Parts: sequence; C-alpha cells; structure tokens
Amino acid sequence: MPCSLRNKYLIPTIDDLDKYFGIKGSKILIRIDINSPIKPETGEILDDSRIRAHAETLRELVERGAAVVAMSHQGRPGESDFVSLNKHAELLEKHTGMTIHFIDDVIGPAAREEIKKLRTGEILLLDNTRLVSEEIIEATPEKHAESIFVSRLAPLFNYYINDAFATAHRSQPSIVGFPMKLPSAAGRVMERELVALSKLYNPEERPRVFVLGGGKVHDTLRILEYLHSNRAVDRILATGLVAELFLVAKGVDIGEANMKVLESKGLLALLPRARRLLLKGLPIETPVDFKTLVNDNVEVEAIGSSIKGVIKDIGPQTIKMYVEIMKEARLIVLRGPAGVIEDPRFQDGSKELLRAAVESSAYVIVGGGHLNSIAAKLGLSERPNLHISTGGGALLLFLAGEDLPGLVALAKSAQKFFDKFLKQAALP
Ligand SMILES: Nc1ncnc2c1ncn2[C@@H]1O[C@H](COP(=O)(O)OP(=O)(O)O)[C@@H](O)[C@H]1O
Ligand SMILES: O=C(OP(=O)(O)O)[C@H](O)COP(=O)(O)O
Repeated sequence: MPCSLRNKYLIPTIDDLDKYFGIKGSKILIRIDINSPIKPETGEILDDSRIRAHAETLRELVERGAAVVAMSHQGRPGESDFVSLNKHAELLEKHTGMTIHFIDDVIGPAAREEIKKLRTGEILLLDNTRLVSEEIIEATPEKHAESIFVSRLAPLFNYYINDAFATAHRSQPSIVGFPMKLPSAAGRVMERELVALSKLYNPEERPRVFVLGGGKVHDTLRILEYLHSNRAVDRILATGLVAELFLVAKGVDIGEANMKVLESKGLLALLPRARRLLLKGLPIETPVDFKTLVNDNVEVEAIGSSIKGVIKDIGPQTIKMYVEIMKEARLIVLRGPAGVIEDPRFQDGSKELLRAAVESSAYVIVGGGHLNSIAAKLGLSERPNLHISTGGGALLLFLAGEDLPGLVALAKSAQKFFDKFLKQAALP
C-alpha cells in the first residue's frame, strides 16, 4: 500500500513496485544512508545503527529476486569523517548475513563494470557518493536527472529505491535525480519513518520542546527559522555548537578559544541570523555552564566570567535546568549531541537529557546519527512513547512541515511511472 504523505502525495513502496512492475530478475539501485559517526583518530565506525536498519531492506530485495546496488554518502569533503565505505561494507555483510561486494568507485568504468556483472541475488556497495563533485550540488530533480552522475548509472538499472530518510532533505543527484529516470519507490526504512512520524506526531500535542545540539549549525538555523515562522515549537533547549552560537548572539563572552572554534567552522557568519531570531522572540534557552578542557583537564565553568577552556559538553547546572523544563512537555524532540561525544568524557550531557526525556510523560522523538549512537549506548529502543528516527535534519524539517526534496521526487516519479496505480490508490 503506498505511503500517503500528508494527504498530498502518494509514494509507492517496495510492495507496489513488485505488484506493478515485478522485482524478480531486476537490477535495482538503492540509496541508503549509512553515514555514521567516525572516530577521527582511527576512522573506526562508532555506531552502526543506520547500517543495521538498512540491512533489512537489502535482504528483502535479494529475497524478492533482485540484483542490488547500494549507494550512500559518508561525511562531507574536507571533514574528518569523509571516508571510503569499505568498513561500512564489512558491517553490511555482518548485518545482512550476505556477501557484500564493494568497489572503490561510484560512476567510473570500474563501478559500471561491476554493476553490469552483478547477478540476481548479489549485493554491490558503491563508494562514498560525495566523491562525485556533482553530489554536493543542490538542484531540482529535473536538473539532476541530466547530471553525469545520473546519466552514467540510470541506464544500468530497472528501478530506483530511496531508503535514505536521513538524507531526504538534500536535493542532490543520488536523492532526487534517479526518480525522474526510473520507476521508484520508498525502501522499508523510509516507509517506517513516514508511517511513524505521520501517525505518531500530533501537531496539537503541546507544549513541544526541541532539544537541538550538534555541529550542523547552518542546518539547525534553517530549521529554527522554519519552526519559528510556523510556531511549530514552544521551547528550544540549545546544546552543542548551536548553543555557543546563540550565547554569542546574546552577547555572552564564551572565551577566545571557543570563538576561534566557531570562526574556524565559519559559524560566526551566522550571527546576524541568530540575532534576528532572538529579536523575533525565538523561545530558546542557552546553557549556564559547560564542561571544558583546560590544558587537557576537564573543568566545569559557568558563564558570566570569560570561559577559559574549550567547551566540550554542557555542565551540571544546565542539565538540571533543561531537565526541569522537559518535565512539562507533551512532546520532546532531540537532535544532535550536547557535546563532543566521540570522547567518552563528554557524553554526560547527551545521556542525561536522553534519560530525562524518556522518563518524562512526553512522547519522545530522537534523531541524528551521533545522538542515536548515545541512545544505543543507553539501550534505548522503539517503544510506545519513543521513536528513534534515522534522520536528524531531515526529521526536524519533516516535523516542521517542509516537503522534503527526496519525498517530492518519489511522488513525481509515481506520477510519471505509476499513473494507473495512482488512479486505483486515489487519495481519500
Ligand atoms: N561543543 C561542541 N564543540 C564542538 N563540536 C561539538 C560540540 N558539541 C557537539 N559537537 C559535535 O557535533 C557533531 C555531531 O553533530 P550533528 O552531525 O549535527 O549531530 P547528529 O549526527 O546527531 O545529527 C559531533 O561530531 C560532535 O563532536
Ligand atoms: O547524518 C545526517 O544528517 P544528521 O546529521 O542531521 O543526522 C545525514 O546523513 C545527512 O548528512 P549531511 O548533513 O552531511 O547531508
């Protein structure tokens, strides 16, 4: 049965693809999101939650008789977690229980040769899609359909499946270009997210508290502007680098070392937008103390006097203040870690806020690759009042009401290739 998206779009599922076109004997290109937290010093994958989630879809497609080629990005060019997917292939092999062929190429002759050779029942993982320069360009599905990326690969496949809910907010070739060229459908991870988030997130449930942290401050600002403009949130509890930016926007002295961190990541340029949000009355709370690193010693420093050390996590007073606020919430959404969780010394903020949320009476949605790795450490799993989403930014934009480009592209593909199906499954 297709996923109805806010009664606006119909998105075919794997069942629909099999029913109307037939999967047995086909060759399928599937976009998954196995972008995972990586330990900078060793390149080790710190959490394989996303890899485990997508393994189920790959296994199902093989069992339905397809030859399956999977692709994903990992990190962003220039960042420490921008690595090849060879280690991801090993974990996919472990979680699918099947042989995963890996090629250190994406659209070149080596990859295309491996794709052509692939037989029914086999799985091939291509390398990091962001090795292809076109992949980081945001453009329309129609424009990306004509990209070299899509033009090189689309003719080699019968169908395309998008299972990457966590990347559905990116209008990039591997997400929006193929649905214009091939009959396309949502994978099982994508389908589960759409069903859970559409059904379980009741916009009337208030007060709604969003705990926003991590390092993707550009994304988070865009999300905050969206959330604030349509009054989709009652209180925001800022952590991570998001908190540091808003403290500076409030005129708080976070210390020279931390200003340098923000500057090195190009985040000071975002100050005018943060100040504009504050002027518009954004209901955002910011930390009152931090765990910092001073000459490799962990210290707790309160704001007020200039912070001496490098901020690495929120402090105990902030945790206490945020936990009190969460007690009043009916819905709590958490995305992005409170600290530099790659270092075990700085996981307390994320752990304490996650614990308080799930122990509250609120419905809780957790998202983001890094924060989900802490949820996994706490042994948190799906339960009636807890949805652990594979998405982070995608989750928040979906909850804020944005039509994610990846979903719109699947709906457009349905219009193009599934017309009779749409008539039969007409929207209510
Ligand atoms: N105070 C901080 N200073 C520097 N980096 C931080 C801080 N807090 C969190 N981070 C970084 O944020 C990154 C995760 O951010 P993001 O990708 O937005 O989270 P998610 O994957 O959960 O969506 C981690 O690499 C973490 O080290
Ligand atoms: O990890 C992801 O997003 P998230 O950090 O919001 O969870 C997705 O894989 C998207 O990655 P991107 O933000 O580099 O496009």
